[in-house]
Amino acid sequence: MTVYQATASAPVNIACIKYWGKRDTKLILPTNSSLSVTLDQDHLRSTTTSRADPSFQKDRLWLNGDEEEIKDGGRMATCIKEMKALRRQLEDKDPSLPKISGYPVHICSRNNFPTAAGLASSASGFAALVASLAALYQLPTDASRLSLIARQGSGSACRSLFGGFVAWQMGERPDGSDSYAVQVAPREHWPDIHALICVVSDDKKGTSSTSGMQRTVETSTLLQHRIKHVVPERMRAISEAILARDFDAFARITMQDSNQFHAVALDTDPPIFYMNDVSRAIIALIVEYNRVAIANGGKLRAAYTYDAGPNAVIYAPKENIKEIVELIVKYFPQADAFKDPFGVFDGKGVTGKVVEGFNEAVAKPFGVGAVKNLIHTRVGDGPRTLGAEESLLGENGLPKRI
Ligand SMILES: Nc1ncnc2c1ncn2[C@@H]1O[C@H](COP(=O)(O)OP(=O)(O)OP(=O)(O)O)[C@@H](O)[C@H]1O
Ligand SMILES: C[C@@](O)(CCOP(=O)(O)OP(=O)(O)O)CC(=O)O
Repeated sequence: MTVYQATASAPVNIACIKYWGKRDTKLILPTNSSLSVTLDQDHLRSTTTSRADPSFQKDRLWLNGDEEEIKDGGRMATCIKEMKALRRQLEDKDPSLPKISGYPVHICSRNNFPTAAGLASSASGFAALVASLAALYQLPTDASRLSLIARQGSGSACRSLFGGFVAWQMGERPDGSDSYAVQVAPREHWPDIHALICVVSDDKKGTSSTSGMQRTVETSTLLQHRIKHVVPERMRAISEAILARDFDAFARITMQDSNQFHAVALDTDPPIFYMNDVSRAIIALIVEYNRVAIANGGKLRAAYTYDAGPNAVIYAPKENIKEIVELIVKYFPQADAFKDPFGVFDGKGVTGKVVEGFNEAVAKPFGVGAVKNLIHTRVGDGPRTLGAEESLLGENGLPKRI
């Protein structure tokens, strides 16, 4: 008997121009456009297997080994329903196709990094879900079309359907049909963009993005200024910077937009604080690192950005990552040795030395564990369809024991 099954993996993305606010909470339509860098799946990814089978009783989902309820009318149910509808359209057009759109599905997914800890697991998770169902249903792979569906799982997920540098165009239509992701440039255009993730906390966070951003929409006057007068120009300018591989402009806009996102969070009633003392100390280090470069006649060498949590993501050209790791480790000693996937330390250990002229008084050193982990990664590709040997479901259609 034919087994209808497919496995796909999808990347995390971290925004440089932040999505924060919905004009339609059911369809997940944003109040502003946003833009992100897709990170390399070789390091951070969600992997999802989907199987359709007439013997299954109902749609079921397992996340990191535990079954999760698929709530009627919820985000997961909506994505599955929309993907089945796309398959049904194909079957209606071509009667020779097997009618699998009516079969219940079993979906099994794993993240190779902490879930719901501000590392954008919902983005890679819903992108992997949509990518695996698209492979199962053999849908034509128009990533923008699929991004319309991933968007309804989690807004930021629509950007994980592409690799490289990705814009989510907010659109205007009430039905959301023009609110989708497009690729600004593939990773090959600017492969030198690397990212250092400073994991400040991998606990579940206090105020979720979903509830936090709605409170901002309801109460912040600053948000109105941001969406009308700031974001449109920044979207244009950062796209131009990416196309010109202008790191100085890219870094300046990225840091400004992170700052403004956290300002609108603070302008919310009651106020929302996502950054903590560790986050602020990392900002001080990057600001000083850039100041020294500029004082020596250079340009910006690194950009920090923070999502709805205290973890820092530092974007920089690859050649600067070694100096940045040295700096972070000096102020935030690590329990474990730095994993050096790109060999920037050439087998030698991290010494924790700072660049000449650096004012060490800009931050105080923290104890071991304040930054729990450092992940060095880079701009990456879009979702990948994987072979049957990567399946997370066993022959019986239940999760394999791992
Ligand atoms: N692999 C996955 N497959 C399906 N859904 C997932 C997957 N990973 C995460 N999710 C969904 O995303 C939720 C976590 O999203 P949440 O926004 O709370 O955290 P986050 O994405 O890690 O942080 P943030 O979006 O603020 O960076 C999970 O509870 C689950 O519903
Ligand atoms: C700060 C952000 O990371 C917010 C992400 O919000 P989500 O996409 O997690 O929110 P929902 O659409 O409600 O699921 C900024 C960004 O990724 O653009």
